[in-house]
Amino acid sequence: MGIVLGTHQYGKAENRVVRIYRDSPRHEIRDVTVSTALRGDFARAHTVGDQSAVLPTDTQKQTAYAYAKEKGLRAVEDYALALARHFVDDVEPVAGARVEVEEHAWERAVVDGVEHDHTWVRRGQEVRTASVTVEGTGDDQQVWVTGGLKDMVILKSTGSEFSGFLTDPYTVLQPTTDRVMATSLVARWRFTEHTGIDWDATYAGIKALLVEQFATVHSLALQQTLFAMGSAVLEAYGFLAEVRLSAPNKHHFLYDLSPFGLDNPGEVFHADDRPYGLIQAQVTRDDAPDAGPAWYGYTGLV
Ligand SMILES: O=c1[nH]c(=O)c2[nH]c(=O)[nH]c2[nH]1
Repeated sequence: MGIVLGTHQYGKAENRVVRIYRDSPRHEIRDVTVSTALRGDFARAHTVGDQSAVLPTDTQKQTAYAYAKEKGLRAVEDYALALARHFVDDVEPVAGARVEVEEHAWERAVVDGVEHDHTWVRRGQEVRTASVTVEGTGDDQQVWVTGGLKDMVILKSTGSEFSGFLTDPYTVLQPTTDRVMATSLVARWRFTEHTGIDWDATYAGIKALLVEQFATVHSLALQQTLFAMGSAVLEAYGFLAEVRLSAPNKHHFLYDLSPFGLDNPGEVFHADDRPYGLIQAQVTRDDAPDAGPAWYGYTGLV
């Protein structure tokens, strides 16, 4: 019997990098969590403890911080592209690099009705995400970019039904034609281009479309809403191949107020945190190019 080493990757996970631009009295801030993973033939580190091809994870961390200064940290996609390319182009044993970024948004504090120059309040909204995978060098170099968001908590208090579903002897759920629908949305999209794209404007536009679809589609199920969201984004942005959506159905159950002699026509709910329905869908252009390693993340091995 032989034992062989299979797929392997290594890197520094969840570096917390905050970049302040302070060239004028009105500062700017970018706050990210960045993870790197290097891919290639690092077998000898695993099998015989030879580190000669291993760029330390500490060096990967230092590079993430240095690049926030040297290359700048504005759009997370540009920052991830610069880092991933550097590892593949400049570090000889590295055949592929994966960089994932999550951005924690701050908004300016408002003091006496005026936006403050250097104080921010953490925006209690979604986290913007991005990933870049680079393989090969020179003319053979291939690049895959995804953008996305997570933790976008959104709720509608009407315009949502769930009825006509399959039943069996264990079904107790009652159909409803008017319910609260709420989720904490995860959406990720795959770019087919990575030059000449206004990353920030694209992000803002996609987020607005996701919110608009959630609000305006009269939903017969969360599944239908997800497909509408993905379709709207693909129709608006020709340079996207696919959108992947994951939506926990954050159930709001009508609370029984009858013991108190009170009626409850859709006014008081118990917001249950678990269990939750988890509805997921991939919405893809039918001529989309193959995803390659675009979705293979830095935690992808286990
Ligand atoms: O939008 C929904 N989709 C489901 O598949 C489902 N299942 C369920 O119990 N409630 C809901 N709601």
